Amino acid sequence: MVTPVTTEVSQALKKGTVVMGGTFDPIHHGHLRSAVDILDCFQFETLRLIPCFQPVHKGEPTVSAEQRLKMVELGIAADSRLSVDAREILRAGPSYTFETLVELRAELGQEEPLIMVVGMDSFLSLPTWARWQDLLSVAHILVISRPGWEPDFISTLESFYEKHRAESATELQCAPAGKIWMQSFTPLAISSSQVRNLCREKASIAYLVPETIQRFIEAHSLYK
Ligand SMILES: Nc1ncnc2c1ncn2[C@@H]1O[C@H](COP(=O)(O)OP(=O)(O)OP(=O)(O)O)[C@@H](O)[C@H]1O
Ligand SMILES: O=C(O)c1ccc[n+]([C@@H]2O[C@H](COP(=O)([O-])O)[C@@H](O)[C@H]2O)c1
Repeated sequence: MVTPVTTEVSQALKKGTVVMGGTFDPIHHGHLRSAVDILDCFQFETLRLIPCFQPVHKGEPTVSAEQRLKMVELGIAADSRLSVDAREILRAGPSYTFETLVELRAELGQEEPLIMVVGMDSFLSLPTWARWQDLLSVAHILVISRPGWEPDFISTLESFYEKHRAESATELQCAPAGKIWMQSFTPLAISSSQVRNLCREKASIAYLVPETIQRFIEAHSLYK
């Protein structure tokens, strides 16, 4: 079944810690615009990007964790509401999201809403994640639209979604964890693999990533 994704501007949520994990190999305007859309739409004060060290579901990243972290730092510099949380890189080993959320929950206490942002493609793969059914015991899940990915769920995910979906985005503010909300934002069909492929083909990556990142990639001869 294809589930509708909300497009209208939701009520301000303000309260809560919002995190967005990714390989960020490299970070691009699809990630950054989504983060800004989330902040503007729900009026959260901050959003933390969490670059993973070792993705558990795909091959090794093309460049080092330090280089990916540096590019995230460069990417967020233009908006003081964005921050980077390097805990998965410092922890090293496979970057299990459940472990990260449990750590965050311990730091935030039991009351603070914790909201994990994932793109639609990541959400569709949720049943392959470690402890996926337990993620909602520590956080809410905010699913954001991504061009090319429809909310067309396999039955396990559909029943999980139906059981936990919020009736309105404001429910994410009323409890520390446990709800799923889907929201549609500026559709930008940009991916890190597209950026890497363009670099390999010696084609321009202008306007897909911030200029600072384009310069960093060129200066360090990345993605050749
Ligand atoms: N253009 C985009 N629009 C919305 N969400 C996105 C977009 N690109 C990435 N995301 C989301 O950001 C998170 C981190 O993505 P990731 O760092 O793997 O980038 P990617 O572009 O998907 O990389 P790759 O092409 O290497 O698979 C994921 O939850 C993903 O769904
Ligand atoms: O914990 C897991 O089993 C797991 C499996 C797949 C993806 N994730 C996380 O999902 C986020 C997006 O993944 P990716 O591959 O799109 O960068 C990133 O933070 C990953 O660590 C986590």
